Amino acid sequence: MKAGVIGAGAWGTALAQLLASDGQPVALWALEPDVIEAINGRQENPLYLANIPLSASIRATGAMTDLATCDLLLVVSPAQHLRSVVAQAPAGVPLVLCSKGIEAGTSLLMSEVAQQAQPTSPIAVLSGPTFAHEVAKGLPTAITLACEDRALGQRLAARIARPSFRPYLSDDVIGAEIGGAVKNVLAIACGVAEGAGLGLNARAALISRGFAEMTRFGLARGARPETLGGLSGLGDLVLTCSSTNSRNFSLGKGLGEGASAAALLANRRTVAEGAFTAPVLRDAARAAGVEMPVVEAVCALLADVAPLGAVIDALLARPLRPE
Ligand SMILES: NC(=O)c1ccc[n+]([C@@H]2O[C@H](COP(=O)([O-])OP(=O)(O)OC[C@H]3O[C@@H](n4cnc5c(N)ncnc54)[C@H](O)[C@@H]3O)[C@@H](O)[C@H]2O)c1
Ligand SMILES: O=P(O)(O)OC[C@H](O)CO
Repeated sequence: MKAGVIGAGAWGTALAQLLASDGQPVALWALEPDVIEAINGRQENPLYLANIPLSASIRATGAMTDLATCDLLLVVSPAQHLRSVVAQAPAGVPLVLCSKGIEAGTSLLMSEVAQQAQPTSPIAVLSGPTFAHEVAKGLPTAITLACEDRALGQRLAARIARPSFRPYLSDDVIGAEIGGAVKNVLAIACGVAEGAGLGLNARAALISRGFAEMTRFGLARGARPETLGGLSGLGDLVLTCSSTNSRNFSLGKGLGEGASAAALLANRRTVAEGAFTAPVLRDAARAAGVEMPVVEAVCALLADVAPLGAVIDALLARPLRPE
């Protein structure tokens, strides 16, 4: 059977490469005609995953109807476009959601959006510490595969696992999604600390206190603590907060160096999901009565409503409290 991947950005292309690594055919839906042409004609995707020779088993297409014969669809669009691409996908095929974010306007998680867009399709979530280039190169990676239907989850895990790509099964879909969405916002905060030269103590504090925020929000939404402390939560938080290979961390670094969010986000092709998730997450947290001061600080910097120094001072001047 043929696997399908929807979205040929860095992560969709890397996942197509992973699935094709045992020679099985993979259909890869791409938005841009030049991406389709480069993948089919030259086995490369210089726009989104440069310097990675791609498998000849990957066939790119711009027609969703070409995915009708797939028995599995990985959805890898930016979170804000997930609803529209899933609505165009063939109905009834298991959807493995790989996008990390919360939908603006609805505050829905990706599984909730997909459920609305394709009510008959079974849903799973694949999320964890996974830089696309490393997976495409076959470097060792572990990830959470969350699915409420255990038997389907086991089948999907067997289908996706490779010698250097190890999915860990969970039935906590909400928990896996919240970890992936929240860590992007916290990575922006850690990038700010890097760009502003605040030091490694500050980064560790942001990771740790940020994890406390992720946990408070996750528990309020019904996530399980062990999921938040696992690959899709803490694992991905540590990865994304540690490296300029992260687009979210890099965006924060630019903010910390004094650039405006508008300038950093203008005309970019690649997605820094945290910039879209931050205000939605802040509003959802406020509505649920969950305190997320680091997320609030990131929102202030993204909206350019307060100078960097004032935002940092306000975070540090909060009343002392028990850990
Ligand atoms: N890059 C990674 O290492 C990585 C790893 C894990 C998860 N993710 C997640 O995967 C998702 C996709 O990220 P990426 O890194 O593959 O993307 P990317 O930044 O490399 O590329 C942008 C993507 O957005 C698509 N796009 C732009 N406008 C669109 C539209 N109107 N409709 C549909 N698609 C549109 C482009 O075709 C392209 O596929 C994100 O949610 C991201 O958080 C990325
Ligand atoms: O480059 P980022 O910040 O989107 O992070 C990529 C992945 O989500 C890391 O797991």
